[in-house]
Amino acid sequence: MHKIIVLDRDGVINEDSDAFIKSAEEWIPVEGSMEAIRALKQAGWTVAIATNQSGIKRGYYDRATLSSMHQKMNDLLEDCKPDWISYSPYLSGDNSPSRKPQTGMMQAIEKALNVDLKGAPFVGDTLADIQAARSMSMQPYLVRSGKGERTLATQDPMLQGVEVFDNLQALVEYLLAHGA
Ligand SMILES: O=P(O)(O)OC[C@@H](O)[C@H]1O[C@@H](OP(=O)(O)O)[C@@H](O)[C@@H](O)[C@@H]1O
Repeated sequence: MHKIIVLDRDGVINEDSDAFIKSAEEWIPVEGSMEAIRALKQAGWTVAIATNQSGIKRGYYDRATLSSMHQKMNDLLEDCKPDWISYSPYLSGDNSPSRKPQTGMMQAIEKALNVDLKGAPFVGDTLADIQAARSMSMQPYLVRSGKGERTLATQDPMLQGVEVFDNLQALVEYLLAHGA
């Protein structure tokens, strides 16, 4: 199986905020997330990111600012950068097929990287992430970081069977230890 993983961004890679992450200055890695992505890349994994960024349509920040956040991340990751970043600038009311829980971003990742995401891990902190993963027949994982604890507290049936890890680093250690 080709080793590819899709990561949600806010709450998984970087700390999240109910006030949105509106600048590179506000973009702060979750503890261990840079090391986790580095470990995946050094183990030969393809790493893609699928992130809802409704803050753009809300006017909180623009695409150039979003790019500066990703430049900050890439500068930290050096030669272990993600292979693809897909974002959706829309609001839930826009009914865009690109916005999670819809699967447009994952389909874009499949096309861009010429991969099949079926069975691949998807790491998120919200129900929208879990639902998007299931719609793509991916293997969903929930992290407690970001909105993960809030998501767990919903006890939504969608969470049944979803493995939970404290953060991305703990999950990646598990995946790499189990030869995933
Ligand atoms: O977790 P990812 O997909 O990487 O990004 C989530 C962010 O775009 C923002 O998504 C918003 O949800 P709404 O877009 O307002 O539903 C809120 O949850 C914010 O707190 C959060 O920062």
